[in-house]
Amino acid sequence: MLEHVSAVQTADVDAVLLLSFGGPEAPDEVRPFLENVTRGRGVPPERLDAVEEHYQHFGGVSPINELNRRLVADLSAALQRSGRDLPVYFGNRNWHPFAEDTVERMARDGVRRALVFATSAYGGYSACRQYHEDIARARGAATERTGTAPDLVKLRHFFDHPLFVAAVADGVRAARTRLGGDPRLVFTAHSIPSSADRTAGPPEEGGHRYSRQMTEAAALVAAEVGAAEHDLVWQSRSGPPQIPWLEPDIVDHLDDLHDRGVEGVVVSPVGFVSDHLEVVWDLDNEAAEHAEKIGMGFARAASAGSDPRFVEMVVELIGEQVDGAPARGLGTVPRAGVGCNGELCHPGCCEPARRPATAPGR
Ligand SMILES: CC1=C(CCC(=O)O)c2cc3nc(cc4[nH]c(cc5[nH]c(cc1n2)c(C)c5CCC(=O)O)c(CCC(=O)O)c4C)C(CCC(=O)O)=C3C
Ligand SMILES: [Fe+2]
Repeated sequence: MLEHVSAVQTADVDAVLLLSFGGPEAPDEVRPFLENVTRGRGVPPERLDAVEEHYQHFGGVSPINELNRRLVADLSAALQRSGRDLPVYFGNRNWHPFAEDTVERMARDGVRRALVFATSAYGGYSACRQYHEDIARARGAATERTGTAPDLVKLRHFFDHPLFVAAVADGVRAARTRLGGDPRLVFTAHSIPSSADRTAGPPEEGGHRYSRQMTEAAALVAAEVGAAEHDLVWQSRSGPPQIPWLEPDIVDHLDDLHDRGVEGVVVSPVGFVSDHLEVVWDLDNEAAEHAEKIGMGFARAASAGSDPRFVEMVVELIGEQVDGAPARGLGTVPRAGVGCNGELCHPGCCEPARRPATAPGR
């Protein structure tokens, strides 16, 4: 499925916005950051306490902002090399620099129309629709403060882009070499509520676009590295235990593989674009520790963002909108995600999970 807002509309793009999740960069920023992430989402306080500890383990500093600042620098340089001298701005959903402040600055700098690269390869509420909501909210804030806001066109999903697949595959190959032997290949992605997966994608498509895109990305990478078998499992589940989320969890899956006689695993976080906290804690710490406990070899593959082809891919996605260059993709599950000023790709797509009712007495 090719998606262009319209080459005419986007030919006069004058900036790029890197839009991401955000993360704390000091111990006293962790709690307010977590409160921003989970506001109104029914995440139990015990879960927040546990996650706060994961962040404090790293001195309260998530790697995500630094990784994104590097991406901004690399993308600026790559755009310049490709003959498109566009300024690259950086804004987040949950922490400084907030998208609201960045879009205000873009408005004051005279930016009229920008392309938005959101740091998720997939569809679904958290991975796509919520970034459209961020765009709408940030434009609203900028308009309130300056009287104007740039048009913001979100770029598409890229889970099956050949450069994304190649970058993830190289991470897998390197991890296999480090570990040696014949490890089993296991892919992970952020778990989401099962109800959110059911509503992912346009309603008439039957839902599950998040897990279907993920399944396809994992299969494409496995084929690229010549793995005969692989698994896709989930990590970092949140939310109260009585609400079903995508399963199995990576740690339970390691036990299962152990019972089946598997002696070593390479774990590739194909659901994420960079080695941020959920990767360096939930995989490098929790899952790796569990593997050690059960005597299983473990190597974590680098995510796509650490490969130079990732930046080249972003340059290509920009070219699709500016020049109408063809959209490259290896898969068959629809890739969507394009929208202007927060407008959804498709009416009614990726409805958020229903939030648990507010506790009595509040
Ligand atoms: C699909 C998906 C992605 C991938 C797409 C994308 O990248 O956008 C993603 C990325 C990330 N998630 C992140 C962090 C967190 N996610 C949380 C909570 C949640 N994530 C969810 C989903 C996703 N999350 C959901 C359904 C919740 C429950 C609350 C809700 O319904 O919204 C919580 C709350 C505490 C907890 O873990 O329970 C935290 C701290 C970080 C930053 C890491 C860093 O700081 O380096 C990143 C990149
Ligand atoms: Fe998350």
